[in-house]
Amino acid sequence: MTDWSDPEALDCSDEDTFDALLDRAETREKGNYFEFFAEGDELSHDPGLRLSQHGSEGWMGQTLNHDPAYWRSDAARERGFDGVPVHPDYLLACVMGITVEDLSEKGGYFLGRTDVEFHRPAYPGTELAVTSRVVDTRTSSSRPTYGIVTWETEGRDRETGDRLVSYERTNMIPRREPAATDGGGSMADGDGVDPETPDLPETLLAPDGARFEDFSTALERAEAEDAAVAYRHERGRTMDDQLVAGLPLSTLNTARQHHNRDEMADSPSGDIVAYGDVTRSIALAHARSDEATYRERRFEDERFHSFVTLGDTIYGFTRVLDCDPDAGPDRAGAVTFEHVAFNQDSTPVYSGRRTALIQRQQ
Ligand SMILES: CC(C)(COP(=O)(O)OP(=O)(O)OC[C@H]1O[C@@H](n2cnc3c(N)ncnc32)[C@H](O)[C@@H]1OP(=O)(O)O)[C@@H](O)C(=O)NCCC(=O)NCCSC(=O)C[C@](C)(O)C(=O)O
Repeated sequence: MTDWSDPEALDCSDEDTFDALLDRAETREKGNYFEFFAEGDELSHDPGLRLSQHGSEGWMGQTLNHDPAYWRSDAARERGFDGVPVHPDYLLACVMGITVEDLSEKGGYFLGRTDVEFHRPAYPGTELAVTSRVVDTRTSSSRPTYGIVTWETEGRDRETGDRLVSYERTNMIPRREPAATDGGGSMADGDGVDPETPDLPETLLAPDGARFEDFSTALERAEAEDAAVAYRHERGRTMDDQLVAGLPLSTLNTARQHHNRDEMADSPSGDIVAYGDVTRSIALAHARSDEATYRERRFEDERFHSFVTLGDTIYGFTRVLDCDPDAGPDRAGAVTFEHVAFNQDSTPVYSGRRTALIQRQQ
């Protein structure tokens, strides 16, 4: 009788024999299909991650986030932090990265996120505890092989229990069994989906500077002239391997979309795509390079309109929606922006509403 535990029993010398062997072997699956999720379910995510200065600097350097308060202790102290905090984009991406194995590793695309709130700054060395609750599941009416799931997620400091960031996100999630729908429509092939076109006036103004007063003066001017405050940012960043695969992996994001070209070849995008948080962080970095940010506060209605693949270049466009002089400390006022990330073909790939505290003139 053949001894199947004998290491020699596995013949790797013949490709066809090995291929036939693979066909017979069961695949130990990772991640969860749509059917796994039920409204009200709570999940505590096991992967652990300690926020690090190295990770934060790696994220910021690659995405062009150069705000000195996240790099230098004198600038951090001057801005009222207890030390050099990790960057909020890195914090958010890490909290979401940890959830991927349980929530979205099966391969559905990240469609949008809202109610993103930063509750307190996070510092290197913080170990994260991340939990999620299923708030909604529904069948996709246009795509029978997918469902749409929304979760509420909270990232806390594992030691103190302090809430650091919370948000609600929505993904397409593959179904184990296709639903009986009309099956109409096909997934976008990367040509892009037009987001709602903002009804903007003919004249677009840019603020004269980077301070709160520059934004509020520009808004007042725009109102008087029937114009809008909306402008482009000059920098662009081309998506390379480090951005598309390296950064999500550094946040423990196991979504195949970002690092498995073999699997993604047959997917709607046809290739690996950038982690939504990387795309967004680049566009926000472009915007922040034209403003004197004091603190990030919250994001609403974030949407990912179209795929970003290797070689695409991400640019930024910003519209100023509101200025509130009373919403911050003496030295800053709150500005609400709408940011759009777009690619080299001017196709919008991300949009989101952001409220940040912007420093006043000194
Ligand atoms: C996915 C694509 C192909 C669908 O393109 P489409 O033309 O099929 O789009 P659609 O028809 O507008 O939307 C499909 C369905 O989604 C719904 N929907 C749409 N948006 C929302 C939203 N915000 N909230 C709630 N529902 C939404 C929408 O209502 C519709 O429902 P229906 O099938 O019943 O008619 C297209 O939208 C696209 O290319 N988007 C970009 C996706 C992307 O690249 N995301 C970031 C990268 S993936 C990622 O980061 C992964 C991550 C973070 O690691 C990880 O989750 O694990």
